[in-house]
Amino acid sequence: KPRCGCEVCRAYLMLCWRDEHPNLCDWYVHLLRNSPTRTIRIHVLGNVVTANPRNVEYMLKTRFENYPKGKPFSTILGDFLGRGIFNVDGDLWRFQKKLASLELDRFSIRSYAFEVVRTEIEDRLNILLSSVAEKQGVLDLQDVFKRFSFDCMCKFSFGLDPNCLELSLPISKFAVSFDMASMLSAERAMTPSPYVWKMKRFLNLGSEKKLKEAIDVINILAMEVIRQKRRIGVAGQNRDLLSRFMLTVNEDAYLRDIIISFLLAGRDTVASALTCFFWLLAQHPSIGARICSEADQVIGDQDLTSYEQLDKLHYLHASVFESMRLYPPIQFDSKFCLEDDVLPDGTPVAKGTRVTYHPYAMARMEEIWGDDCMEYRPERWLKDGKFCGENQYKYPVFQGGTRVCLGKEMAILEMKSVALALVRRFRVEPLDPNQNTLRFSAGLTATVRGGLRVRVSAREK
Ligand code: HEM
Repeated sequence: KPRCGCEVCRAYLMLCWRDEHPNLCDWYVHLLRNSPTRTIRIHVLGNVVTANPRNVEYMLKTRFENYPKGKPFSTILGDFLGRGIFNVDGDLWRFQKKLASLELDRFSIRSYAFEVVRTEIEDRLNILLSSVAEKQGVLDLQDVFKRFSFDCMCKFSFGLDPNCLELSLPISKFAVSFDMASMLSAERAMTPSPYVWKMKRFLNLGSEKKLKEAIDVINILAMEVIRQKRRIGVAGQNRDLLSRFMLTVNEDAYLRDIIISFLLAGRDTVASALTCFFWLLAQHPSIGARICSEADQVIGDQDLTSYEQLDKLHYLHASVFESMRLYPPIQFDSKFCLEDDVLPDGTPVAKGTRVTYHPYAMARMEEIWGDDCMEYRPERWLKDGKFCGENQYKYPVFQGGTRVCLGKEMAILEMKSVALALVRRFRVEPLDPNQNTLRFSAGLTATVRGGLRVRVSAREK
């Protein structure tokens, strides 16, 4: 029973009861708006959820050491991610963070990432959509973006090309197993008690048996790639992340864990962000038109040739940031409190409590974004026509503070490149014009329930 027990809460409860899947995040928005501190305690579970930027800064920066990811999270993802950066705290995390930051900050990695993304768009995405557009055909845009971002992340991380966008090929075994492993690992978090999945794992039953099989396939393939790279030598020509990390890390199993974490971090997040972006553009055609006219002015009617050109497209940048404000790919994120504490808004937090910050709800708080917070309005990010960033604790879409997302630059580069290429060439219309809200499935990343079915046609010049 929700604490406030009002009509809205009753309605949400009724939908849950009837298995009609409301967006639980919208319910949190309602509960958080009704709390004067913008923090609530979920009484049954003892969890604390906050949409208060002061609390977010406190957890992610000021008292970072007191709010690690914690054991419950790392146990759930442990079999899949091992000791990869996404899944560890303390010294293991610090070591990988240092290594990854060094590599990702290099000038060469940005141009490599741009090349990977550009090739994937020109050689595959454009061709696929053009063939669909010729027949004014229909496809699931979310599925296409998942395939696209998996290809990009595999090339970027391993130098491997699974070619998932080639729809006539059976989708690679690696991609299928990866999908299966991330879905089944996320499902562990939804069992009533961890003992349930641990017992199933012990007995090798049902979903746990499938998870083990999927992880075995991933391991065989990842180890094969590592062995091949060792054989040919990694110095010089290889620019992917694995080759770079191999210059510092010797242990194969550890290398596998590091790279699998990157794949997970960078695949579904980008696909989710792009899906929501195109759904929003379909509701606001004038924004798509402005993106095109800015690009025409800045780069003419040519395709992008360097990532520096992207930096000049301020309106495009603002549109992408604004879409992730309303639909953050990671809608909420939890930490576990190590020692008893009090949050800046006065909420006491006992040792072991799960504390969740909620970017989805934060986007919907008037005191943070103004009374037009529910509107998709890229202009809020522009000052004199130039993009102007926001405080990261007000906009923790990429987390923030000490453990901020390491792939932020790559993600934005990927999103802007795809957005620009498709908006300039195609009209993308959702099949259901009355769908005035997006519904999401439960999971680690915001996946649109049932996908996003769209009709694609060529855009008139
Ligand atoms: C729109 C796309 C993306 C969004 C919204 C996003 C968001 C986030 C968030 C919220 C976290 C913190 C998760 C946590 O600690 O629980 C995170 C971590 C991370 N992200 Fe991203 N991410 C995106 C794309 C990427 C990409 C493309 C890569 C890889 C190139 C990447 C690499 C990472 C890594 C390695 C971490 C772990 C950082 C650490 O623990 O120190 N992300 N990301």
